[in-house]
Amino acid sequence: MPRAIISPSVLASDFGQLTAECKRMIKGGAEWLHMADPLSLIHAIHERKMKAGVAISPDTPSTAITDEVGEAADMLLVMTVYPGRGGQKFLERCVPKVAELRVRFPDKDIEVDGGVGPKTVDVCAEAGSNVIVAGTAIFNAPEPEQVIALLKRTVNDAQAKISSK
Ligand SMILES: O=C(CO)[C@H](O)[C@H](O)COP(=O)(O)O
Repeated sequence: MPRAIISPSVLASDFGQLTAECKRMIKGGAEWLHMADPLSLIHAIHERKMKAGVAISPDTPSTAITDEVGEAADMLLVMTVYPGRGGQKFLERCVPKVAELRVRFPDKDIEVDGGVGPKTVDVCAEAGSNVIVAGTAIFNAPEPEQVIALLKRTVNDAQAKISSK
């Protein structure tokens, strides 16, 4: 006999406390959580006067972000490591996805996250990423401001080159 499964829809949750809200539901007996389709979720987030980003994991193709979803989102994130912890090795094979998204969304904030620092930022910036998440490279640097300045300069130089084409 099929058993009862209750799946609270996160569309009705407090998006500012999403992790806590999910934990609350699991503690309350929910086994599944219902995630709305990305477009509905983005609209619901915007209705609550917040910005919405869409992230793709290393094994997800850029085409998973449809034109409609990409246009609606405020930011697109290409993960360059598997999400979960800092200090992982940068996965260069993810970089072409940045370039593909930059072609489709010329004015969107496109972020990279994972293993990004002075040695790996160039390829990300050249591909069109303008938002850089860097944990280890910044926090473990003796002079974080120098790393931040370098990352910023690399992105700005690459953007200037891209827009002059
Ligand atoms: O979200 C993350 C992993 O899920 C981290 O922010 C990301 O990996 C950045 O850390 P690092 O720059 O040390 O790789």
